Amino acid sequence: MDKLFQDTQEKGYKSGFISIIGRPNVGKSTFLNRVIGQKIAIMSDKPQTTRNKVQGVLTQNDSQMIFIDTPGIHKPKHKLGDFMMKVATNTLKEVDLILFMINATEGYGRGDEFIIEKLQTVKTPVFLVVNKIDAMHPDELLPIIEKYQQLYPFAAVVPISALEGNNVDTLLEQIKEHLPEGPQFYPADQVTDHPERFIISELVREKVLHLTREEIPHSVAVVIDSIKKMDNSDTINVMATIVVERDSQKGIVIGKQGKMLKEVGSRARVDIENLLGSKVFLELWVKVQKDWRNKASQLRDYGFNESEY
Ligand SMILES: Nc1nc2c(ncn2[C@@H]2O[C@H](COP(=O)(O)OP(=O)(O)OP(=O)(O)O)[C@@H](O)[C@H]2O)c(=O)[nH]1
Repeated sequence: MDKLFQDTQEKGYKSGFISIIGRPNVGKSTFLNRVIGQKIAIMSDKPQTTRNKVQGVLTQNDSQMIFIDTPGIHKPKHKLGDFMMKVATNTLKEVDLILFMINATEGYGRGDEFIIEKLQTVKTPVFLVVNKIDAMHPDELLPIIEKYQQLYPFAAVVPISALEGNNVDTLLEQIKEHLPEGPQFYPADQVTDHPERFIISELVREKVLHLTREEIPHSVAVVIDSIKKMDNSDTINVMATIVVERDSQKGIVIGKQGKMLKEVGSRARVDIENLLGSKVFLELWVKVQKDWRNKASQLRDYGFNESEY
């Protein structure tokens, strides 16, 4: 159970979820392939039954960046249900950082307008990543950046060429600076993950936050330890650990005679069964891991305006 956390006790380890958004063809996949390398895989061919896809995980000595896709935010022309739109916007609120990627060789368009409108409702820091700078004259860059900066207070603006690699390392450094201190969520050799794993952890986390209201901070983490089909049955066994910061919080999450944990489990199980389309046996554990949040994320919880740093 402690496996995923064993390397992350030392201070200063940074980790977090990064959503890459942008119009089609701006170069999101090219960027990810460059960052994560050839091993990256398309993880699910299920059309948007899931809310987020982990697209790639970059593990370094001092950090882990988990890049996720936010379905629903890229395709403003499609008729999106309220639900998908809400899910997409909620995801943007929950990640640690948003990369809004644009194509420097194209002008500002309707798709960008749609995305910027959604960004107005989130407090998560947003980087403007201006891609394809190799395909333009440097003099053309500044007016584009200025145009976007008038529309949104970006936490950073980073011009790159995902294709040729220019400035990609600088972008990664800046991302790292903006991530909170946190655990290594995935094993170091894992570059991708089944989207279900992330969704399941989010479903459990949602129930914890919902049922405990203000008593448990939003940065509670849920780690999925295993998802296995049980022998000789259609039931899927899911083991997950809820990570809190203090013993008192552990008490709250477990509840009197385990009542709270049981309620979290039974509510989460229903959702997970819907997600996976089969019967689920859910085993939950609670673990205290002191102070894995750093100051930045605590400030965020108290409403610090992140566009200012
Ligand atoms: N010149 C140039 N072309 C690039 C760069 N990055 C991506 N491209 C090209 O732009 C096209 C689209 O790139 P993708 O990475 O597929 O874009 P995407 O945003 O993932 O596209 P969707 O999956 O449709 O959202 C491809 O032909 C890439 O080769 C870049 O930095 N410079």
